[in-house]
Amino acid sequence: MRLRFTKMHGLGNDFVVIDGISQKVKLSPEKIRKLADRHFGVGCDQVLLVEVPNNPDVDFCYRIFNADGSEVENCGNGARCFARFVRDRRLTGKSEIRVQTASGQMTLKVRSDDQVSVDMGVPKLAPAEIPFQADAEAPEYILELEDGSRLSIGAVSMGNPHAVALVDDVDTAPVASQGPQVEAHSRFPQRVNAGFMQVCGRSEVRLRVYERGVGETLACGTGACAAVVSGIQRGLLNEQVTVHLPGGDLDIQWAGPGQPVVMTGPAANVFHGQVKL
Ligand SMILES: N[C@H](CCC[C@H](N)C(=O)O)C(=O)O
Repeated sequence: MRLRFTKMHGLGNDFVVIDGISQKVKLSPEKIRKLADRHFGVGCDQVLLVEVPNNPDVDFCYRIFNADGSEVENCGNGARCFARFVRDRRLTGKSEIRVQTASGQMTLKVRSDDQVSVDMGVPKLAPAEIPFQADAEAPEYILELEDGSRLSIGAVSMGNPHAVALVDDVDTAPVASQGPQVEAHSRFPQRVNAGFMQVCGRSEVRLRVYERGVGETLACGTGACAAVVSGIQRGLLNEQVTVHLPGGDLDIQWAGPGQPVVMTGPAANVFHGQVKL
């Protein structure tokens, strides 16, 4: 099968974006892994597949696959790149786009300054909805890791699951050693994205994320949202926060429980290509 694709990134979190509307696409986990492979394929953190929606209330459906082939519920940087993709490919002329993902519906706004603003929906904090094994909902939980260390984390779902640990300095945070242990922790039955957040002030944090199904990425949109939600729940942050990720900055706003998280940031095209799968 020959596939046309566009390589894109949101702050260095990179994607192979495929128009599944004008081309017939059948993607298996092993085809996804091949596409995402940085030596034997095109190379990306996630593959995004744009499809015709089966719901009249939305303009598009888009599916998200991690580099390991797993399909996931939500992707923040991917949502911004999706919005730029469907406009650049003239699949829509709208600047406000409603899209269906596996975790629900989102509204994306492509702004005149080329930034994309995404209503990421209402975060879920109840353990059963994350999912995370805990007796009751709390702003912090203690996670016993395999190496014997104990990590205090916040647990948040942005449609996809996130654990958020506080660190003094992200540059020296044990992302490589603790990230995989958190990602695969038995208390997260669907695994989890592991964020390491340094609070710089009530409106500014630094964040690194070891992503479920990928490893550490240069940026994680849902991870930035989850980190701000957890920071606010822990009483450390205001409603509007600048999140400094290794690949760049996101603006995150959350007015509190029951309210949606709004994420604003860039989306970039890199190149168009074709690949034989
Ligand atoms: N690795 C994530 C999916 C991609 C999220 C990230 N790339 C973002 O920008 O939100 C997961 O397994 O839930």
